[in-house]
Amino acid sequence: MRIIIHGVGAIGGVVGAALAESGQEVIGIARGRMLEAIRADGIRLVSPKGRAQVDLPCVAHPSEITFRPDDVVLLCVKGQDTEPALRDLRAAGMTDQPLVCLQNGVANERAALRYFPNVHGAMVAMPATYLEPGEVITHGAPCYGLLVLGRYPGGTDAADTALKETLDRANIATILSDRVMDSKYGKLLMNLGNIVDALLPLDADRARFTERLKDEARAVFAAAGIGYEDVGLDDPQRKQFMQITEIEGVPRSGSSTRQSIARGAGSVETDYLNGEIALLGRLHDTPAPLNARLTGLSARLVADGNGAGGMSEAELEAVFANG
Ligand SMILES: NC(=O)C1=CN([C@@H]2O[C@H](COP(=O)(O)OP(=O)(O)OC[C@H]3O[C@@H](n4cnc5c(N)ncnc54)[C@H](OP(=O)(O)O)[C@@H]3O)[C@@H](O)[C@H]2O)C=CC1
Ligand SMILES: CC(C)(CO)C(=O)C(=O)O
Repeated sequence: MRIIIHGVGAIGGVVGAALAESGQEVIGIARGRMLEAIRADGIRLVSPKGRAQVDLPCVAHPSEITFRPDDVVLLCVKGQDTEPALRDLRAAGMTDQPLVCLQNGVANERAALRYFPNVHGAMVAMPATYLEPGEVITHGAPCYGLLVLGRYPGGTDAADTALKETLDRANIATILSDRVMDSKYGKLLMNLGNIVDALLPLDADRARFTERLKDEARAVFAAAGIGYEDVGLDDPQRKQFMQITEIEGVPRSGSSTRQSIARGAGSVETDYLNGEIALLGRLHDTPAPLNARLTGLSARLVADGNGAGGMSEAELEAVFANG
């Protein structure tokens, strides 16, 4: 098996570095300053286990890869970058190799099925950070992260089993599930707080806002007949394999959405997180005004360019109250 990581950022970087460190053949598709840094010095993986400088072969575009039948592609870009990534992979010659969405949100797998027949999903529990080119951090221990993996829309197959063994060897605990999307809908509930985390100062009380977003989402899921599984911090499997663990001198940097703002990435994933709830609400006659409002707020946060954490709790409370 050869693993191709499309999108070497926080998740792709940790997974790619861990796989390469374990001796697995892996190629990253990276861009910008991350690509330059990795080509110059490799990628630095910082974790509760320590620091490792890892050689990670990378290309700038899928067209530089001659695809092989034994390739497995891990899609690790943000949801708003999925469609162009899929189109590039197909144009580069990828056909029926397994494509695994290591992404939050629930829209990527369906989008991928338009291009490829062999689509898999993964629920990703990995507290990963990418702020500096050439360095990725995971605060996960004893394993770097925990994945729940399965075929989309359901079931598991030999590719999942082989990938699980490969990831387990790389210290990324992997659980197979016939109903992987239940885990991903459960994770989506958690990610409704990503934009709250990006808007408020680091010491603000996020929970009271996030709970209201989740309440709306649960009502929407009920109306849509969508099942979901708790994948939160109290999940016993999660406790066993991966807990958020301090690294001396390396603070956690907030959600992946906050990191996008901090890096000036130019876009955020909110339309595929809170926006998914707004969309489902509209489809199933169960309005989700708070989640819908936050998609608009996230667009303004990116457009204003003022950085993360600039909104007070009172200001956000007013948005929740009045729109
Ligand atoms: N970070 C975390 O802790 C967690 C994240 N997730 C999910 O994992 C997924 C990935 O998130 P994360 O790793 O944080 O995101 P990042 O933004 O850190 O990484 C994505 C990387 O992909 C690059 N990229 C995007 N499009 C292309 C392209 N066409 N060609 C080459 N490179 C490309 C981006 O480049 P550029 O920077 O230039 O945009 C970026 O470096 C998301 O769905 C996220 O929600 C899930 C669990 C935890
Ligand atoms: C749950 C959380 C916030 C963990 O980092 C995450 O999935 C993300 O940052 O996108």
